Amino acid sequence: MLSYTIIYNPASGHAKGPTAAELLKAKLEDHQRLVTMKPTKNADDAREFAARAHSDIVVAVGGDGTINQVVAGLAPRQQPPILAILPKGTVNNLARVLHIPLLLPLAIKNIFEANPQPLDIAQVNDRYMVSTLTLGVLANAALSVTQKGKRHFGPIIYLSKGFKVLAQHQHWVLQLDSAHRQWKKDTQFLLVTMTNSVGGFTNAVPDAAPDDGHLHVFIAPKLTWWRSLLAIPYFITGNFQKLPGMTYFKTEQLTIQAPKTLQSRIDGDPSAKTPLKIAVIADHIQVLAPPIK
Ligand SMILES: Nc1ncnc2c1ncn2[C@@H]1O[C@H](COP(=O)(O)OP(=O)(O)OP(=O)(O)O)[C@@H](O)[C@H]1O
Repeated sequence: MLSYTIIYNPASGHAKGPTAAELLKAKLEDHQRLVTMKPTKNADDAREFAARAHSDIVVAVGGDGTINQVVAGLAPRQQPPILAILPKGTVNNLARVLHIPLLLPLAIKNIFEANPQPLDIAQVNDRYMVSTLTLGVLANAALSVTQKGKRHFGPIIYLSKGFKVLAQHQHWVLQLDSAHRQWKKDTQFLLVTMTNSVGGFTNAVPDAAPDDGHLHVFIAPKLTWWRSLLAIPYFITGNFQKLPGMTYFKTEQLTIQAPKTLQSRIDGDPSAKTPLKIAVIADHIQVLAPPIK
């Protein structure tokens, strides 16, 4: 009999996680599956629950922050249970990337019918990342986005906050080292993404796939207010790489040295201190999702 641990965050998105989790439980039990319910009470609970789950499948009910924590619990395990996602966050970046339906009945159907697909994750110092790491003004913008703001405006709030902080013209010298190259850049922001989507904009990196084994790294040029406005269409149409002055490369591992005062975020949460050592972990986590093309 297949067993499931349902980890749900009552604080995610529009607080619909508990209802969704109960509905999934009822459907699974109708089909004679064994279910354990694990509501989070504190910010770190999801990681602990995933680290100790004894089921075949661990379902993360929530948004990218909850998925990040569930993955952080699964990743250190030798043979982790399969990950499933019931998107109940605000932006649901990873669910969009994986074409997991956002509508509840279809998302539940996906959990019953989808086959496991490999999902790249990355280790960042002692943390894990499933979607995006930002450093510099993008991280500052993300830090200034409140849950309320995300709920009201959706992904567009990141653009609006982003342009506000770009206008402050803060910049930092970063040093990046991969296995083959070194970069030293004076930049306003750095973005590392595992997938083709950033903050819910799903065509931000057209040639990236969630199982391609790469980190996709963008080092932005210093942008004036006027040039940052010109950057909007590049970002929305998936031509971010072609923005004049943008450095883009793919790598499997990267070390970033940055000033200690610099803000960074991993999957939306305040992140580890620099230097950041990032390495892709491929073929370890499997997720129930439509086949990745
Ligand atoms: N019981 C809880 N009460 C308050 N906060 C919690 C609780 N459980 C988890 N959290 C915190 O809530 C944060 C936000 O959750 P999550 O990312 O799932 O939702 P979201 O921000 O609405 O969605 P998205 O990231 O997709 O926009 C998590 O990073 C986690 O630290």
